[in-house]
Amino acid sequence: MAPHASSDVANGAVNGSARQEPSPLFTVNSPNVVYTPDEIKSHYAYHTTEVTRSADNQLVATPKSSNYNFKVDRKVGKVGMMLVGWGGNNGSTVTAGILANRRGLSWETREGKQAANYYGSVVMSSTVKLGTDAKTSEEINIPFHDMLPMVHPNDLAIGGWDISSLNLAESMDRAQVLEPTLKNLVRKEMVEMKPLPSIYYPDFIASNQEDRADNVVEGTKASWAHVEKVQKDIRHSEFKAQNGLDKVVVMWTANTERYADIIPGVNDTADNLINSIKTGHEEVAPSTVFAIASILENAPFINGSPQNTLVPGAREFAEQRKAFIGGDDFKSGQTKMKSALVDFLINAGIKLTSIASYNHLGNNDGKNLSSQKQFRSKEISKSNVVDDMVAANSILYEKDEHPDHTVVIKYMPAVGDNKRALDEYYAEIFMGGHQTISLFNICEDSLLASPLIIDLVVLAEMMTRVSWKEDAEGAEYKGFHSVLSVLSYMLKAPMTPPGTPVVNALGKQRSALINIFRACVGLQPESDMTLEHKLL
Ligand SMILES: NC(=O)c1ccc[n+]([C@@H]2O[C@H](COP(=O)([O-])OP(=O)(O)OC[C@H]3O[C@@H](n4cnc5c(N)ncnc54)[C@H](O)[C@@H]3O)[C@@H](O)[C@H]2O)c1
Ligand SMILES: O=P([O-])([O-])O[C@@H]1[C@@H](O)[C@H](O)[C@@H](O)[C@H](O)[C@@H]1O
Repeated sequence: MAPHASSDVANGAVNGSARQEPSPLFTVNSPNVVYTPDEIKSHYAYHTTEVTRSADNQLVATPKSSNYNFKVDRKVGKVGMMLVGWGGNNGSTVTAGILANRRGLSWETREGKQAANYYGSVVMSSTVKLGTDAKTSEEINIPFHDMLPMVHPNDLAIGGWDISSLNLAESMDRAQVLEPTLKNLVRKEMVEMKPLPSIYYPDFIASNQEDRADNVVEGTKASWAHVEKVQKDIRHSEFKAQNGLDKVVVMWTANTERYADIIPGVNDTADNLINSIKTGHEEVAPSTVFAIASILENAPFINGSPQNTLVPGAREFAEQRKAFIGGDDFKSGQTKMKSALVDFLINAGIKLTSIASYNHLGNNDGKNLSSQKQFRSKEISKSNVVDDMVAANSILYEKDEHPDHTVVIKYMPAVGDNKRALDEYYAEIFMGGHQTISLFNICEDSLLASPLIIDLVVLAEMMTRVSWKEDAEGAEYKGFHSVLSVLSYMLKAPMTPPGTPVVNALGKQRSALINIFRACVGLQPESDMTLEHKLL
C-alpha cells in the first residue's frame, strides 16, 4: 500500500501540508485504458446473459454485451467525515482509532504491546485478486485500497454532532470500549473535539435517552431552520473552512429512531417532504432533516442505523439534486455472519428451515433498543437479510416459502459493548436428516462497526469521483444512481434504486463492489475460473 503522510487533528482540523497523491500500485496495460495526471478513462465491455422463454416455455439464454466508458477523477483532495452521534460508542471509537492509526501508536495491553490497525475494514485490511503472474501463474493479490485512488482514513478530517455535550475524550470514557493505555495516548486531542449541538425530537428515540440531551438546538420537531443549521454546520463551520475541505461525507451513527409513517402528501415526494419540514410535521425525523441538509450541500449521506430515514421524498430529492445517499444499518456482527452462512447453506442445497437470532448487549445502543419502537426498526433490518437467498432457490423453497426467523435483543448493562450473539440455524438435509448449527459470537459492537464507518465514508467519497457514459455519439458522463447500492456489503438492509433487487448475500455484495472497481480501470470481473490451471 502506498506510504501515507500523517497529519494531526485538533477539533477536527487536519493539519500538515498538501498531500502528494500516492502513485498507483498498478497500471492497466490495455488500449481500452488511458491514464492522465487527473483522470483514468476506460472503455469497458459489460457482458451479461439475457434470459427469455420460448413458446414452449423453454428458457433461452442469450449472451449480451454493452459498452460503457468510465472516468475516475484521480485527485482525492481533502475529505471530511461528519458523524451524527459523534459522541456515541461508534463515533468516539472510530475517532480514536483513526487518531491512533494516523500517529502509528502502540499501547500496552494484558496480552502485550498492541499496534493500531484497521482490521475489519474491507477497504484497508482486505486484498483483491488483480490477476496471475505472467511467469508463475500464481495469484497476484493487492490491497483493496489500491484498486482506485481512494482517500486514506488517516487523512479524514473528523467532526460531527451530538445531543450530548461531552467532548470526545469524555465520550470515549463513557463508551468503555478502548483500553485505558490507548485512551491516554489520544486523550489530549480528543478533549479538543466537541460535538456540534444537534436537533432532538424526543418522540423518535427512546425516552431513556433524554438525560443525554444537553447539547440541542431549540425546537422538538422539524423546521427549515434546522435544515439551514445543519447546512451551515457542514458548509461554514470551522470544520470545513478550517480544514480547507473539498468534500464532506455525513454519516448517521446516532441512535436508532422509530420508523416514520410513509404518508401521502407528507413524505412521499420531495416537494411534500420539503413542505412538511417547513410546516413542522411531526412525522419528519431528525435523521431525515440531516439527510435533506446533506443533499442540499451535495454531501453524501449514509444511514448507519435501521430506521427509514431515507423516506421516498428524501430519495426523490437526492435524485433530483444528483446527490448520493445510502443505508441502512451497519452490518457488523450477527447479521454479517448470517448473510454469509445462509448464502453457504442454501447454495449447498441445504434447506434452512429456521433461524433463531438472539443477542444481548449493555451499551447505550442496547439501552435505546430496549424501547419497543426503536427495537422494531432493528428487528426489520435484521430480519430481511435472507430474503434474496431464499427466493433464488426454487428447489428448496416454494414461492413465498421461507425459514422461520426470529430476532431477539435484550439490554443487559453488565456486558457493555461486548454484545453476545447466540444463533441457531436448523436445516433439513438428505433423506429426512437435520442439521443444527449453533453459534456463540461475542461481537465487540463498536470495534466491529467502526471499520465499517470508515469503509462507507471512503467508498461514498470514491463514488463521487467515478462517472460513466454509454458508448454512443454525444453521450455525456454522469454519476452512478443517487442510491449507492454499491455500499451494500457494509449494510444490513441495503437501499437500492427503485425497482432494482436487493442483494444481501455477502459474497455477491463484495464481488459486485470489487468488479465495479475493476471495470473503472477496464478490467473484466475476476471469474475464479482459472482455466489456465485446468486446460493443461
Ligand atoms: N455494531 C454496532 O455498534 C452497530 C451495528 C449496526 C448499527 N448500529 C447503529 O449505530 C448507531 C450508533 O450505535 P452506537 O453503539 O454508537 O450508539 P450510541 O448510543 O453509543 O451512540 C449514539 C449517539 O447518538 C447521539 N444522538 C442521539 N440522537 C441524536 C441526534 N438527533 N443528533 C445527534 N446525536 C444524537 C447520542 O447522544 C449518542 O451519543 C445505532 O443506531 C446503532 O443501532 C450499531
Ligand atoms: O450487526 P448485527 O450484529 O447483526 O446487529 C447488531 C444487533 O445485534 C445489536 O443488538 C445492535 O445493538 C447493534 O446495533 C447491531 O445492529
